[in-house]
Amino acid sequence: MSRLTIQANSHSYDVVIEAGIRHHLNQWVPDNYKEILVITDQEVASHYLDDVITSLQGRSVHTHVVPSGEASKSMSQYQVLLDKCIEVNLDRKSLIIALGGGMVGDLAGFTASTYLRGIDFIQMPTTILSHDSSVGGKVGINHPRGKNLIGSFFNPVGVLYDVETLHSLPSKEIRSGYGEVIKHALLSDRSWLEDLLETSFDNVRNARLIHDLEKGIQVKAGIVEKDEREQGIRKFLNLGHTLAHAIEAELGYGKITHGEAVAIGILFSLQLSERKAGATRLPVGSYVNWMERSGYPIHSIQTLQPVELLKRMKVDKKTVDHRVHMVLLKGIGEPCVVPVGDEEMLAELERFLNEVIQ
Ligand SMILES: NC(=O)c1ccc[n+]([C@@H]2O[C@H](COP(=O)([O-])OP(=O)(O)OC[C@H]3O[C@@H](n4cnc5c(N)ncnc54)[C@H](O)[C@@H]3O)[C@@H](O)[C@H]2O)c1
Ligand SMILES: O=C(O)C(=O)C[C@@H](O)[C@H](O)[C@H](O)COP(=O)(O)O
Ligand SMILES: [Zn+2]
Repeated sequence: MSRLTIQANSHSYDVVIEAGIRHHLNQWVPDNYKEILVITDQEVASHYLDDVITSLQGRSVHTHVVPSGEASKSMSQYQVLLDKCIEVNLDRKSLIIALGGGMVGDLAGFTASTYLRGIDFIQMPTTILSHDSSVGGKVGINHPRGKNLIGSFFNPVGVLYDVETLHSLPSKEIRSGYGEVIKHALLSDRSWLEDLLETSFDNVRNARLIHDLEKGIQVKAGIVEKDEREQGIRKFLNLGHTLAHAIEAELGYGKITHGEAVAIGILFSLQLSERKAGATRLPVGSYVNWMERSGYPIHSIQTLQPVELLKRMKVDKKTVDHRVHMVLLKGIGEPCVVPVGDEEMLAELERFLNEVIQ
C-alpha cells in the first residue's frame, strides 16, 4: 500500500494505492455518511460494482450506471445523475463514489460539485489514465463545441486506487493511460522518460506500472498543490492537450481515446517546441518510435482540416484575447507557455498533417 496526502485549498485528502482495496471499503469510507451513491459505467460495473456494494455492507448504498465511453460526459447524463441524486434523497451528509476511469470521475465529480452546491465525493479510479484525472479536483463535462467546457474545481475527500482493477484493462486503455504517464515524465524527469520510451506495454509488469502511477501522481500533486486554480504552472499539465482536445471534439467524442489524442498532441508540441521554445535536446525521434511501436492511432487524424482544428483550439481554456496559448518544452522538465498566432498555427497544423502524419 502507498499513501500520499494532497493539500488542496479547501482540505487535504489522501490518495491510497492498494491492490484489492475495493474489498475493504468500510475501512476507508467514514461511517458518518448516511447515504452513498456509487456512480459507475456499464463496463466497470460488470467487473467491480458487486465487490464495491458487498464491501459497503450495512450502509445505505444506491447505484447508478451510465453507458461506457466519452459520450456520457455530457449535459444529458449530468441531468440524469442530478435526477438520481434527488430521487434517492441525497443530502449534505451523503457521499458520491465515482467508480471508474476519468469519464466517470469527471462526470460524477461534477455532479457532486453542483448538487446542493456541493456534497462530498470519493474517487475510485479504475484506469491507468485516471491516476491523472482522480487527483487535482478538475471535474466537468464536455460541450459539443469543446472538451470540458463546463466544470469546476472540486476536490474529492479521498482517492482509493485499487490497482488490481487495472488487470482487466484492454490494451487500448493501457496505451491511453500511458499518454498521460509520458506527459508527466516529459514535465519532470529525463531518466524516467528514457525508461518509458524503451518500454513496450506488453512488458509492463505490475511493479513497474505502480511505480509509474506513483511518480505520475507525485508530479501532478506537486503542481496542483501550488496552483490549484490554474493561474500559472498548472497550465503545464495541459501539455499536448490544446491539439488533443480539438482532435477529440472534431472526430466526435470517443472516436479516439483521450490519452491517445494527448500522445498525438504531445508530438505536435515537441516539434513546435524546437521552433518556438528553442528546444534542442528533445527526444522527438525516440518519441515517434515509441508511439509507432505502441500502436497510437496517429493516422486517424489524417482527414482532419487545419482550419477546423484551429477553430476548436481557440475555445481552449488557455486562450487569451483570441490567441491560442501552447504548452511547450524548452527541455525535459522545463515547460513554458507560448502564444501562437492564427497564421502561424495554421501553417504548423498543415505541416503536421501533411508531412508528419501521412
Ligand atoms: N479531471 C482531470 O484532471 C482529468 C485528467 C485527465 C483526463 N481527464 C478525463 O478523463 C477521461 C478519460 O479517462 P479514461 O481514459 O479513464 O476513460 P474512461 O473512463 O472512458 O475509461 C475508458 C474505458 O475503459 C473502461 N474501463 C474503465 N476501467 C476499466 C477496468 N478496470 N477494466 C476494464 N475496462 C475498464 C471504461 O468502461 C471505458 O470504456 C476524459 O474525459 C478526460 O478528459 C480528466
Ligand atoms: O489537471 C490538469 O490541470 C490537467 O490539465 C490534466 C489533463 O490531463 C486533463 O485532461 C484535464 O482535464 C484538462 O483540463 P482542461 O482544463 O484543459 O479541460
Ligand atoms: Zn488529460
